[in-house]
Amino acid sequence: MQNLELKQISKVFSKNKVLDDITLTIPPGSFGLLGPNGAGKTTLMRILATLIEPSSGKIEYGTVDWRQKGNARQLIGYLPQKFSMYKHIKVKEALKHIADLKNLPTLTEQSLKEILNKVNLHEQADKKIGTLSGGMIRRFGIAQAIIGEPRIIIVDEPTAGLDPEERIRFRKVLRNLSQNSTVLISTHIVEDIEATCSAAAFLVDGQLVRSGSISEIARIAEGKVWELEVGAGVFYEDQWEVMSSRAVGDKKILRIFSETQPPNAISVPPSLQEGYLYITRNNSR
Ligand SMILES: Nc1ncnc2c1ncn2[C@@H]1O[C@H](COP(=O)(O)OP(=O)(O)OP(=O)(O)O)[C@@H](O)[C@H]1O
Repeated sequence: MQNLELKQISKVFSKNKVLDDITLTIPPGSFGLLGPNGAGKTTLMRILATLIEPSSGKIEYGTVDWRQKGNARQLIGYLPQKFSMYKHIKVKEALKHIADLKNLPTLTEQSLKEILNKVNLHEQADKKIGTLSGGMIRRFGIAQAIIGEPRIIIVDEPTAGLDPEERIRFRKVLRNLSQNSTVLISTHIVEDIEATCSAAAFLVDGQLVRSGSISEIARIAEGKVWELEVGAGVFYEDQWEVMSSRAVGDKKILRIFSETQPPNAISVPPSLQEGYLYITRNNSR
């Protein structure tokens, strides 16, 4: 498997630069694109899915250049943020229809079975799309994206609106798929990235702030996160920026953001959530 290479990608919408010179190597496996609303994640996903073109820059996967859209499309499966399907046809029929639309060979019963097993929808094969739950529809969305065994699977905001149980099931599907392909997941939900991805990139206001392993990204807040043990009834919120608090016996341990060491506090490694908050907080000021 190859790396997906993004070289100096910019996108301008009527003078508004929404992606600014993004250079990024996306290795095989699951890769997260993290950023607050409006960061440019969906725009980048749509460029990668060949739905829109960058204003400048290049995308390559081995010898395939994204300017040859037809070749790139053979590599890609895409689940857009707002996915909808005809309600009156059955799951199996819908997948066969989508394979036809994609000009792929007609799906055999065997390949249908394999796809539905991968997304844990085998029991719904003969159900009408309109009868599926929200979580099942999202998994159907993955099923349609993986027809033809694409090497790159692009999933925009995969778990938005899902209940916790379905979210866990969905993450598992994505993790399994990432064993044999590149799975690119965009989200502003940090837990999705922590639970699913081995590496990620962090976008803010169209700029790449950091990329690397999950712990490398979390380290963006290194030296700024502190733990302080205080009495259970003591509140420090007025004095310090308290990110979280956990009870330990009759005490509690606060996690605090601070550029300097609060008295008696010890420096601790930041979590991905704290790295994320640190960056988004600094950018919104
Ligand atoms: N077709 C378009 N025309 C003009 N501006 C656009 C277009 N698509 C996106 N934008 C702008 O680009 C910026 C980035 O939007 P984008 O949807 O890519 O961000 P995002 O990180 O996916 O955010 P969200 O999580 O809210 O979807 C926003 O300011 C948006 O208004």
